[in-house]
Amino acid sequence: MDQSDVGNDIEKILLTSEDLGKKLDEMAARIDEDYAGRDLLLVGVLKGAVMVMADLSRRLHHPIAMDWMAVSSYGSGTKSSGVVRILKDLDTDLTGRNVLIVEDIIDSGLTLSWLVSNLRSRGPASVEIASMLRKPDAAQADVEVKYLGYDIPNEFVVGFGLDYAENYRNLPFVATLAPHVYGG
Ligand SMILES: O=P(O)(O)OC[C@H]1O[C@H](OP(=O)(O)OP(=O)(O)O)[C@H](O)[C@@H]1O
Ligand SMILES: Nc1nc2[nH]cnc2c(=O)[nH]1
Repeated sequence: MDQSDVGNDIEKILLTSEDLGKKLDEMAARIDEDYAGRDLLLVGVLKGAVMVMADLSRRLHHPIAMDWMAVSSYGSGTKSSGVVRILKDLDTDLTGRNVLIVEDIIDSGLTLSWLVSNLRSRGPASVEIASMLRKPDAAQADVEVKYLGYDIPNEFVVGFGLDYAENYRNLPFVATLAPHVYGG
């Protein structure tokens, strides 16, 4: 893709880099406080959570371990298939660990509700969720998120790790795309 075209592809910026940074500061402060004196393993969900993981973990003063999983319920389009597949599993034994799942977005909630029960079955001391975004109007499964950035409208968004057909993940803000991107 020609990067000079990206500006034309953006319809509306929902959250600026400053908005995201402010929430990351708040989340990191709460996590530092809540996990004081306790072991903490951050589990990032590839690929979308890369930006949240990088920016959140660098704000933490708490010593952490980090691992990654790739699970997917999305193809190249914009709708959840509801079928979750493990594309890459953790390298870490979760027995007795305090796990904090780091995500970019909770949309239908199907991915995280599946992931939480999958990780809980591995004998951790605790499993909690930190997600930068959530779409309350899209919920199809109950997901208890302990650290949340922003609730957003039920629109497909890109940026800050979120892609459309693998593009736009590197945008430093969260935005909707112009209809022409989808061939509209
Ligand atoms: O709440 P849900 O409707 O299940 O949607 C949320 C999931 O969708 C996105 O991942 P995606 O499957 O697009 O993969 P990616 O992170 O590699 O882009 C996002 O990172 C979440 O994991
Ligand atoms: N890029 C992107 N991926 C998602 N996965 C679940 N919801 C979304 C969304 O709004 N945008």
